[in-house]
Amino acid sequence: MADQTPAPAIEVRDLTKSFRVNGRDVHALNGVSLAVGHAETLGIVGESGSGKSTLGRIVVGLETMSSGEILHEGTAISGVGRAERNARLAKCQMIFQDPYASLNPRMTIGRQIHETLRAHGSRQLAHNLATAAVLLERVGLPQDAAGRYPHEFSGGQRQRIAIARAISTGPSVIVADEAVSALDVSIREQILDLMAELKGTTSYLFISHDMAAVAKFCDRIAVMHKGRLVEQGTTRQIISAPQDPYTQSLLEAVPRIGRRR
Ligand SMILES: Nc1ncnc2c1ncn2[C@@H]1O[C@H](COP(=O)(O)OP(=O)(O)OP(=O)(O)O)[C@@H](O)[C@H]1O
Repeated sequence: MADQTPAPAIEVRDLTKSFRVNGRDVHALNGVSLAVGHAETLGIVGESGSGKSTLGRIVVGLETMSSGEILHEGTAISGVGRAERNARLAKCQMIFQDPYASLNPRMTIGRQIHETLRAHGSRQLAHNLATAAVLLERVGLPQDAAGRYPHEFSGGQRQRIAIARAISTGPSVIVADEAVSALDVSIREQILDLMAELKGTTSYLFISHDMAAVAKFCDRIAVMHKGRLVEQGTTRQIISAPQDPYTQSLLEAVPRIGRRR
């Protein structure tokens, strides 16, 4: 009988990435393989420079890989045509640490959501503009937010806008790169709750230095060190019984989490 297990929402196989910096190669990723299931939340942790953002940027198509393979729903994107590749990448969105930097200061919020939809091939303008208002309401902003500009909003509101824009294409995967790190604690909780509401339909790669947020938000955790994946497992396994010394040292640095061990 054929295998009925659904393919992961996203899978990377043996991913490498080198940057040429001042005449020498920086190996940001060294053979990373991982998969994120449907509606699953995978935390990516590791010290600064371990390759987390590079991995996330490659997954959403903002960066090219040096070698390896990326599969969407079991289909290698290297093997499909440009139109299908774009359609598949539209299903992978990213939320950044600094929403202000990722929003255009001279464009209304509604227009930016519309542009995102247009860039991903949606041509129904009137429908898109109506969608913008609905999306903004869904993330807890007033509908008239669509006609306003980024500087009119607080940091937490701007992150809600970034989330509205990210979910506008109906993504199956969201890469959240330090998405709540810059926010005050109470706002951070609200944004995490908002992201959690989308968990049923969306898979997350949740990149963060904040182990407490990762432990709360993620089903599984992957630990990166110097461009390699050193350990991955369920959140419970990683938090309560880390196997790799590097993971242990990361957790030791977070007393509240470390004490649970
Ligand atoms: N565009 C680039 N050009 C050159 N080197 C880069 C570039 N992007 C990343 N790197 C290098 O690749 C390595 C991995 O960087 P990356 O930003 O992926 O790590 P990170 O784990 O996300 O770090 P942080 O937690 O500080 O964001 C680092 O050595 C970094 O300097």
